[in-house]
Amino acid sequence: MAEQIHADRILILDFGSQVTQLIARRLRESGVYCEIIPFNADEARIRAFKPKGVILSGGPASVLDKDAPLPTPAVYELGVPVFGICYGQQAMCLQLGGKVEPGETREFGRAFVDMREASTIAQGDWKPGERQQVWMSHGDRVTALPPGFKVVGNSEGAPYAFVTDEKRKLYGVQFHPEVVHTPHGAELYRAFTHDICGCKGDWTMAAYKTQAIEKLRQQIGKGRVICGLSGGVDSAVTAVLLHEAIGSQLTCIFVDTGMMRAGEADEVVTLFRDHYNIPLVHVDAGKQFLDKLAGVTDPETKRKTIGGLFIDVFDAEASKLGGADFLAQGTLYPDVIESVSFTGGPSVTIKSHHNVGGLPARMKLKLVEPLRELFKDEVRALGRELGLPDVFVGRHPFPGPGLAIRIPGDITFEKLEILRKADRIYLEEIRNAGLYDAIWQAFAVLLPVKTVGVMGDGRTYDNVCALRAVTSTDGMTADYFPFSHEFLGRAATRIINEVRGINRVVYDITSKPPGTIEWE
Ligand SMILES: Nc1ncnc2c1ncn2[C@@H]1O[C@H](COP(=O)(O)OP(=O)(O)OP(=O)(O)O)[C@@H](O)[C@H]1O
Ligand SMILES: O=c1[nH]c(=O)c2[nH+]cn([C@@H]3O[C@H](COP(=O)(O)O)[C@@H](O)[C@H]3O)c2[nH]1
Ligand SMILES: NC(=O)CC[C@H](N)C(=O)O
Ligand SMILES: [Mg+2]
Repeated sequence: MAEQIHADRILILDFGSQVTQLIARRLRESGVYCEIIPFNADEARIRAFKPKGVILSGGPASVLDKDAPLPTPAVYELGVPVFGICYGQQAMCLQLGGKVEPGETREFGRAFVDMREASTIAQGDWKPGERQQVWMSHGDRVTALPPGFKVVGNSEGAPYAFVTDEKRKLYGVQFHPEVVHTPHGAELYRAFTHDICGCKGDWTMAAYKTQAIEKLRQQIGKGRVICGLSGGVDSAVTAVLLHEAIGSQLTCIFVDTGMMRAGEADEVVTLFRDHYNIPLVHVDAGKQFLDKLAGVTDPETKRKTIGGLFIDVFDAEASKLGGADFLAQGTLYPDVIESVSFTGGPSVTIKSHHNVGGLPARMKLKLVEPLRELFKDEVRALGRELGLPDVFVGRHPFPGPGLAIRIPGDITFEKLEILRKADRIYLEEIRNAGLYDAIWQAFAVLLPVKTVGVMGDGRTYDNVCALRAVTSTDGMTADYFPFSHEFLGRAATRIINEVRGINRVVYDITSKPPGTIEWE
């Protein structure tokens, strides 16, 4: 557990909700330090953390299941306030003597809570008489309250949508105040942490930086570290943070996987060498990656194969350098939550990010991942704190598996070349239109679908190219970018005219969820 640099600490027990980390974000945005640990942490671990308050997250399980995940009942006896969210509320009510039953109708998405009674946690927009939009995602619901509790608000599907025990400082909501679709949800967390738990709200990115550097020094000691540097903002911030922490014990390694975008390898290496005096090894592993991926079509197999290849390359480079003890990666929280549950709790796998679920068990190097609990926008703020130039901080994300997950089906050099050309034109058009910074991420996808066209009076039978561009703040949710028709027409025409092998272009207007940003 982290050195206790900061006194005002809130503990979040994770029951595996896809949005648990958003609770942490809402807290951090209001200047409160917090950590997320698995729901089954024992009393000693919870006490050692010295929390000023505990939050129980939502989760996919049902408290009615045999073996349902439940926190140690000691959390209600610590003498600090507890706030249960959705599953957390159900668990709290059940453990303290209330009742939970499957609802007749499940509530997903937008709902409205009518506030009925006053509570210290429900101020401002949550005062009695207010009607608040909230976001629900539950099947079960509380049907009888534990002794000492009262209802302060209800919705159509949840008569106990908002309950409190003012005396014991226990609070529970059936909805999710941490998501943006509960527009005034953050106020509830703020009231909980600041007014009820007494946090001052003085935790900042500058504080995080100091703490992260200190933690890195403790973890690494005199060890040697290699850092996978991709040119993306995460690994650039990781490298610079490490350099501040351990100086010359660090070497960076850029792996050209052969699945990079046009011109990318040179650009990254030049950019980094121009700005930093940190040793950087450039490995050309294109052939190794392509050979191993030949014939691989399943997205998860692709990801795991690539994860394994990265480690092979890192291991080989480490030996060339005379050995290394640690591998540093710019792994972020969104990379983690969709691969395995954060800190080992019970959530489901969506895709194995190459640097997390894709890592092979045989790894020799120990991992150093200082950004593992941060979201992208927080990493960008940390980058600015570290003085990174805008060319790094503002770069669109590019996934480690690269173009491999933008070519559904098997990958060949020819397909990669076609995609590189299309992608370059698309991004060029985006830059020319002055839209690069307004978009979170944009790329082209080469579809394994052939369609008939007519060009120069001749018949063509070529592939379809899909264009994707999204807005987002953290990659967890995203919406498609509303390009003008004129822009889309121009980009499509250029791609079809200039790239042999593509005769049709489509624009992807799927949001996340239900889609993901990448196609595989
Ligand atoms: N080509 C590469 N060479 C070396 N390491 C890589 C490469 N691609 C990815 N990695 C490692 O995997 C980590 C995760 O990749 P990811 O794409 O999520 O982050 P990033 O590239 O640093 O930032 P961004 O998300 O902005 O692209 C990187 O931080 C880096 O450590
Ligand atoms: O380094 C990475 N390794 C991966 O395996 C990987 N998969 C997706 N991504 C990036 O993560 C963000 C969310 O992507 P998805 O909506 O497709 O899950 C988007 O920014 C994706 O580009 C990856 N990054
Ligand atoms: N989002 C949640 O926490 C859901 C809790 C529980 N799985 C239910 O369906 O009621
Ligand atoms: Mg990247």
